[in-house]
Amino acid sequence: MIEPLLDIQALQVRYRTPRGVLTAVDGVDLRVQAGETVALIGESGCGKTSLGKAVLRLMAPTSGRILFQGADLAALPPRRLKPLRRDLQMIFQDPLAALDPRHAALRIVQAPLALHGTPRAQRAARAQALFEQVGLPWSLRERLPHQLSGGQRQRLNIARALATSPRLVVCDEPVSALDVTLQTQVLALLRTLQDTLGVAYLFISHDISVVEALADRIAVMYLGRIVEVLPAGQLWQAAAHPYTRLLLASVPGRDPGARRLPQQAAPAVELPSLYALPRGCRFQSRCPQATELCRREDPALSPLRPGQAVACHHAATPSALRPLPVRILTQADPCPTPKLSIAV
Ligand SMILES: Nc1ncnc2c1ncn2[C@@H]1O[C@H](COP(=O)(O)OP(=O)(O)OP(=O)(O)O)[C@@H](O)[C@H]1O
Repeated sequence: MIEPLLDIQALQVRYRTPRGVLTAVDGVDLRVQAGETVALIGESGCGKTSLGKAVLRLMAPTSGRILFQGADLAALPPRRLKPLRRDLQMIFQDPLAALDPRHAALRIVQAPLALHGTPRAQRAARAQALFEQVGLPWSLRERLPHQLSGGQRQRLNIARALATSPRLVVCDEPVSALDVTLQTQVLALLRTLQDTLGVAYLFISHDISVVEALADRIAVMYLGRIVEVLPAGQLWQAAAHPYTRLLLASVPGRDPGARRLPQQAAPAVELPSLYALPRGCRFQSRCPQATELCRREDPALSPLRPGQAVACHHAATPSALRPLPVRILTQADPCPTPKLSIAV
């Protein structure tokens, strides 16, 4: 078996907040192969960004291992992380917030080159090549971020992320702040860059329709856990977890072939609190198939068929026999990010 580029094992991220300890990522196992795109999808607040930030060691995880090119990022001290950072980059959702407002586009792209030791004489040429690669006119090089359009800013963000020729880029909702036409352009750009550079993406999104064309595999996250992993090409035919099927049912204009619940028939459901996760399967409150077993035992992420793993006690039941889960109408505990908090 080919050694994965990234091998996340039993990763846990907890935050200590004034209200208590909140579990954002709870025992996640996930692998990304070189040159692959794994999309991490799930509703707002399920822990996607916390996972992405822990992988990049923008925060220290509470426990678990993050094996990247043979090193455990979770255990490395900051000085040993620095050389690995050239291979690990991130593209953020809000391009304006991610860019230093005082620096011109050229300086922004050159900054990671300077940090990782590219000689000054080579930086301008490298930056020019990057501008060209991401489709950003060289004539914009002296513009400040606020003087660029939203699409140009995201291209600048991508150029900066790719400056050090990373092997893995965590893309955190990189197109959700853009209009649909720009989304299509930026996704096409990311795909082209991947084909050319062989970079792997861990692509975080709450929107399946954004990622399904780009991803090789899809990992579905629910309340801190991965509940299903499957090849993107099999998403609509083979999705087995009731939560994945719920996400598919909510994609406008598409229907997974299963019955779709009319909006008015869907009862409101409260999400469990991340401060006190329930015993058993954490999807049980929204799942029409939930049984005593689901209330008692937390299902492990287990292989269902080649390339697919599901954390559901009833995953082997043919999906045609299973009703779709109810839509979520309320979030009783949105767990807003408290101001005073530390990762523990
Ligand atoms: N620094 C922090 N301190 C305390 N709680 C946090 C912190 N960052 C995130 N959280 C909480 O952890 C949970 C997971 O948040 P996270 O941002 O990882 O989810 P997400 O799936 O990326 O959501 P979104 O799509 O809205 O960005 C949320 O309840 C959030 O409020």
